[in-house]
Amino acid sequence: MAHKLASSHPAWNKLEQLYESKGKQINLTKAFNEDKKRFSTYSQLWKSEKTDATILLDYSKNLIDAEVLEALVQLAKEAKVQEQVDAMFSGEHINTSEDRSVLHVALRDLPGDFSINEPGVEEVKPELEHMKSFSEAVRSGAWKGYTGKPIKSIVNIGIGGSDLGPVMVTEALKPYAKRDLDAHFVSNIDGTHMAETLKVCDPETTLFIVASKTFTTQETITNATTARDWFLENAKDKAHVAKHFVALSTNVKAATDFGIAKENMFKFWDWVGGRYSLWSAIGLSIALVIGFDNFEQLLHGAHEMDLHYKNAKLEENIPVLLALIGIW
Ligand SMILES: O=P(O)(O)OC[C@H]1O[C@](O)(CO)[C@@H](O)[C@@H]1O
Repeated sequence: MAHKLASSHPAWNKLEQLYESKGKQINLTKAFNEDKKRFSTYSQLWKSEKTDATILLDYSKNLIDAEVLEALVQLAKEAKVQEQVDAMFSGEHINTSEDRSVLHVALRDLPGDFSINEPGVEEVKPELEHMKSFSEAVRSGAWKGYTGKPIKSIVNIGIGGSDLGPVMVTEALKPYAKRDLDAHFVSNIDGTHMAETLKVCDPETTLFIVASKTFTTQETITNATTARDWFLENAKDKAHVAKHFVALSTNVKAATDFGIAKENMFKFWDWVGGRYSLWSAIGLSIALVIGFDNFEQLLHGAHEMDLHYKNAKLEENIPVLLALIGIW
């Protein structure tokens, strides 16, 4: 599907005119005083059909009015947003720069609502099973380090999408965390980040998670090599690496060359873009910290929002409204 600049659509000109004629003067105090229903008009309560979860989207405090909102929705129509959404869910290569599908929605479609026909989608559930058995073994203490002790610290080594998503989710869901399992995230190429982390870790009880879609990212491979050298200084025998290093990657060969055992690899697919990868094997650190059952709940919640995004009309579509207001 050909992409056009948003500014090439007639609704863009309309929005520019609206901004000049009144948009830049919209005053929120005045708007609320003049319209007692402003909050209810420009807010939406989303309710889960599966749980008691709700999300209140309050966009009444943005500098918009009915005419601006109508023009924004018109822009979405002219840009064929709905068609693009459908194209994404059907596996079309909407990532035109890499000529790939964009199917993070397949990672959380556990009920199989979307019938996505793309190689790799059938591997999502077996990979989740792998994450489940591994994370439960580590959390329960059944997974032992090279001297027979259970794991006490995990260190996720990754950068960009292979770091930020898990950092954000483990931070946000801290109340669900296993408190006797310390989680560290090392992303910085500055050696201090890894050096300071290793100071508080014990090689006998630390698990390193090398998270890299490509397994070629300089920062990550440098940090992973530092971690492996530190580990081997203590453990001596390379055979022990299998108990302390796992890889999350699409590049099985590079992870094997690094020395990671096949059974310690958690794979994902080229249709998982870096910045959305927390829903894939990249989320292993999340499952370790909050438990696999909670990780699965996270996937279910995201899937419900995917259903809303796919099916709600543009005027009531929470992600679409947020994106449009972001443009304004
Ligand atoms: O997971 P990888 O391949 O190590 O890449 C890490 C990050 O680097 C980038 O490729 C560029 O910043 C991101 O897209 C990605 O999240």
